[in-house]
Amino acid sequence: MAQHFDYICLGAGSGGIASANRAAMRGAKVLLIEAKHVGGTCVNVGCVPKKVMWYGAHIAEAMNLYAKDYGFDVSVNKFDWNTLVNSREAYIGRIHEAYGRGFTNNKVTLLNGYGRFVNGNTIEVNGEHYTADHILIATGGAPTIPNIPGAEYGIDSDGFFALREQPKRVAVVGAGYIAVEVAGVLHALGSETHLFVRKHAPLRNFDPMLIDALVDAMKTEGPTLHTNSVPQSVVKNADDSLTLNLENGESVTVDCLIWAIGRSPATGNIGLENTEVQLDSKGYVITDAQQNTTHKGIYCVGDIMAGGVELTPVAVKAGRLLSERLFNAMSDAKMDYSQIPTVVFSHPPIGTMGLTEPEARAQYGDGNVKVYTSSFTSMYTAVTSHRQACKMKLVCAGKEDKVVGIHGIGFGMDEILQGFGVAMKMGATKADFDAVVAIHPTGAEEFVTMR
Ligand SMILES: Cc1cc2nc3c(=O)[nH]c(=O)nc-3n(C[C@H](O)[C@H](O)[C@H](O)COP(=O)(O)OP(=O)(O)OC[C@H]3O[C@@H](n4cnc5c(N)ncnc54)[C@H](O)[C@@H]3O)c2cc1C
Ligand SMILES: NC(=O)c1ccc[n+]([C@@H]2O[C@H](COP(=O)([O-])OP(=O)(O)OC[C@H]3O[C@@H](n4cnc5c(N)ncnc54)[C@H](O)[C@@H]3O)[C@@H](O)[C@H]2O)c1
Repeated sequence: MAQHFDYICLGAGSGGIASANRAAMRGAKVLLIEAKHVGGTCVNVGCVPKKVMWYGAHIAEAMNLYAKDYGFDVSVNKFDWNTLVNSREAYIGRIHEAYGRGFTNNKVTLLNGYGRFVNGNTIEVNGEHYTADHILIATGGAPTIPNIPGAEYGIDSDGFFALREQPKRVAVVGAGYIAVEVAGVLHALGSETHLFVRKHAPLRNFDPMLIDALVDAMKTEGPTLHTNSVPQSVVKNADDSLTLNLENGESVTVDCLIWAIGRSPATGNIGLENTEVQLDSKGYVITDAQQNTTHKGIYCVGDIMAGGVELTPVAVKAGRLLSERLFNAMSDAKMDYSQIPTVVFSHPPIGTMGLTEPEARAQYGDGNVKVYTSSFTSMYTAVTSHRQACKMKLVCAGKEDKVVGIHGIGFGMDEILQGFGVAMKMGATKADFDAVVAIHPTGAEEFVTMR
């Protein structure tokens, strides 16, 4: 006999947990199925361990670049990678425990095992069948490895978090969030780090001001950026080092190679052929604006959703709104995928939301776009011999000068953006920004004093 539930969430990552808890809070009988670790990518091999490593890097930078001019005579005897990793993993352990308490309080049933659809309302786990009126697919994705000779000698972002020894020489391949963040952390912590991008710069879809400033920062602070570098093959040498050969004839020998070239959806092996759920050409689940798949009663949120945005708060919000719709009579509830603020934990950090300047010009026409910028030295580094730049930009459109894009790179930008995101989401104009009294002395005040 199959056990019956109101709602099954397949995958206990950001989207699945959020949706399961919210549904249970609304009175639904919920089963949450997880094949590996509760918390999914974000908690175990994503946002959380990444941010801990970034903070570690931050401390290293403070000591190496800035402490001396603030009067500290710092001599670091050693950096112990394993201590940082152990602290990080202990923190993740505490997050797991907190999730467990939440499931108990909300009466969510957690089941460990790999789930597969047997039909549109039945999931099989470890040979047992579980049925539900509503089923959520929230199985996320996994890192992609390129199809070139020797690619298997490299590791991916999961492998990066599994490292128990700091690599001396590292090559990171990729131009997206993960490549930039991982390369920045390794460099700051003292590894000789090379970042390989296929075109002229990393983060090519970001506003050009951000890209230029990040490339400038890499030139003065590192890691070593290799542009126009397409990987061709990887060779494992007798001493276990790896040589990465590029199509442009160059090569580099390192101790560790990290692929950060994007992620693929985890839809291949979950029995979707036994349902009417349709996938796009890349294997992502097609949904409508309310997270319904093409099979009635099956829904999808998070990284595996076609046309989605691969960020934890997006999966969380979409999952919660879906549960409000299904179990709290909020029939119109739906996720708004526009104007999502995001931060890249680079060195210095980047915050961005809305249209880039080229996007705004293409959408509104040159004559209808006004751009305000500010470029200054972060005050944190104003008294030190090593200076770090801060650059900010507001992209405004139309007669009313509505703020349609906000972009910044510099000290504190990771924390600055959220509040401005509220203003932008409310439709703030440049005049609204200017109407706010600045907070001095901060970097954030530049956004309300631009001329
Ligand atoms: C290195 C890295 C850093 C990141 N940093 C950030 C960041 O700073 N900020 C941010 O917002 N986002 C960040 N992200 C993205 C963020 O982690 C994802 O957008 C988010 O985790 C997506 O949530 P999800 O619920 O869709 O999937 P996931 O969190 O991937 O969860 C899916 C879960 O489903 C499980 N699963 C899969 N198949 C099955 C099955 N058949 N049966 C049972 N369980 C199954 C998996 O084991 C997994 O636990 C980062 C990602 C990476 C890789
Ligand atoms: N701070 C954050 O919020 C954060 C951090 C990490 C990840 N994420 C999320 O996770 C997603 C995945 O991150 P990602 O960095 O893996 O993917 P991505 O899609 O952002 O970047 C992948 C990059 O790899 C490059 N690439 C693709 N194939 C390649 C190849 N064969 N050789 C060399 N380069 C190649 C692409 O040009 C692209 O720049 C992101 O889009 C983001 O939404 C968010």
